[in-house]
Amino acid sequence: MLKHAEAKFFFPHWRIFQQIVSSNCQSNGFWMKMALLYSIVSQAAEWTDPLLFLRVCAAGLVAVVTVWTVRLLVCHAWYTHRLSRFNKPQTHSWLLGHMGQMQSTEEGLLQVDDLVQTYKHSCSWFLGPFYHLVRVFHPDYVKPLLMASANITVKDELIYGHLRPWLGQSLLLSSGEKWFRKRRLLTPAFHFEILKNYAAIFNSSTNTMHEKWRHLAAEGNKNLEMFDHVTLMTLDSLLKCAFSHSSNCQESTSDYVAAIVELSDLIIDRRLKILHHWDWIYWKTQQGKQFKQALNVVHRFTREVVQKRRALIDQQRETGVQSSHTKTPKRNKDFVDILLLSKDEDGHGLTDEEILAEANTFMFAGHDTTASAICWTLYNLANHAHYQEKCRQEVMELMKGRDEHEIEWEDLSNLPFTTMCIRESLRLHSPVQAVTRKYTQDMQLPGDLTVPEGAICLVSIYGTHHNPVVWTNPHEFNPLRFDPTNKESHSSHAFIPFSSGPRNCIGQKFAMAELRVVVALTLLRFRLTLGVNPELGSKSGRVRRLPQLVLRAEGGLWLELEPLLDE
Ligand code: HEM
Repeated sequence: MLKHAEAKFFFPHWRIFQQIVSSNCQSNGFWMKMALLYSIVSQAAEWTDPLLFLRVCAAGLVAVVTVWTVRLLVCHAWYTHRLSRFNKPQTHSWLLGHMGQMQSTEEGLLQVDDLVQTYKHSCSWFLGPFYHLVRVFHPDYVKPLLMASANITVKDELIYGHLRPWLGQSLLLSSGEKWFRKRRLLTPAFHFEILKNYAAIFNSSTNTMHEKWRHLAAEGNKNLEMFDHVTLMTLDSLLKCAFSHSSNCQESTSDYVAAIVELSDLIIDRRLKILHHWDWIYWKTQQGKQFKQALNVVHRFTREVVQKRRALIDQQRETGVQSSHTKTPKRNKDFVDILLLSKDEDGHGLTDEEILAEANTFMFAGHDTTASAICWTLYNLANHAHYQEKCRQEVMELMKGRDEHEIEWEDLSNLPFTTMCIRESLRLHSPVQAVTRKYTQDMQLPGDLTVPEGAICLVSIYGTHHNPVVWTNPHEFNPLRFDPTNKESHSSHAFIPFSSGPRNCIGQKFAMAELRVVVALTLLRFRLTLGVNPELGSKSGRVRRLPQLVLRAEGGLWLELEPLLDE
């Protein structure tokens, strides 16, 4: 029963609330809540009995927490029920589930191996009452999820949310109609007619890296950590392809490149600290402030490039002058040019903000992934000398009779064995370990299993690539699996380093071209053997893998490089 004073307090507000609800205005729920809150607070300010005020506040708080908790538990029970047909690995508690069991370490990957061994295709997980996951690691189960229409597919915020301040509403993070439009406008930027112009850039960035390696070797420094060198090289290439910008970042420090590397590190750090998941906490921390600073550097750089280029294109359009009349050498179209010129059927192009988001995504999605793929391919070839030699013979054969060692676009299809080794490396050491999705409707999987709407689907690329039901001896590096004459047939979704379906990697042809150029030139000029991690002090064939945003190696990936010829 409400006491008189409480009734006196609630009644007028209930009336105000009813008035708002019954009014004909188009006010939405948010404004109704605001109006109600305002009237309550203004009334409370006139309140004479502070004790009663506190009691009401406490009662309100308890009510909110109770409603929230009940909702959470009901939700938890609903998902637990809907997912009950999936196998569920042992949990520590009925409420916390598998919280704390996922690890971004070598042990975490071994744990996935165990799950795959035990459950063969899928299992369900939950992280407290908050997140319910279906983990999928068999091609037949992966296929319906990745091939689902983009209309019903959503990227979940748990995994992708932290990238939003950096990448905005870009192709990687958007959904529905917005995604369709962007994908349509961006696809021409990855057409082979555009990509083939980038082959010369891949060659020149690789040459710069090799020049550095030769100098280091001459100084007796042949044992090198690959990720440091290769990441700078992929960033160098991307800057030239995206913005026609020569940063010289391989030779001297570049603020922009340093900021990109810092942002990638800070995102990994944020993922690991649960309290940092809330924006309002994160932006107050030291790391949050560092993130904002690095973000300013990156956004300022991209914005300047986009604005200057738009001004140039507008000016050329007005005067009708193309480079034929000017003395400046003709420049190939880069990524920003193509985005600035792309138009919808109704003649609308992308705004500067949209181009900014896509250019940032191009840099983010293209540098770490490709660097990881290159490093692990070189590592696998260092670990398997006979395959390394076979690739080298193939490249030498291709270069026979040429004065210059340059891999041209047309050469890429003439490196079949090297390509097999790259593909096998992408299987064994896939740069991206998993992708996650949510669906706006229930999804049907084989075996009469249903993934309920809103559950997170974690499609394990690592698990699928290491599934013994799908691949014989999955942990062995065997490029012959990808020999076209190999009779062992695999499902279309057994090999998915670039994901698959409508939301697959738009940059995969770009990446495969760069990989072939870098690997071929490296084998032509250097003999690779396993290096020594100075912290561990001994050569070891087995490094500890480190699954972060992309697959890395704990303490780095060390190789010894013996220069082969003096050019
Ligand atoms: C070996 C190198 C690469 C690997 C392994 C790789 C892998 C992937 C994967 C697994 C996805 C799906 C992500 C998801 O669904 O959440 C993806 C998406 C994407 N990748 Fe790549 N990627 C590579 C290189 C590149 C490059 C070089 C670029 C651009 C220059 C690029 C741009 C993108 C973009 C824009 C998307 C989002 C596509 C969409 O949602 O429509 N990637 N990539």
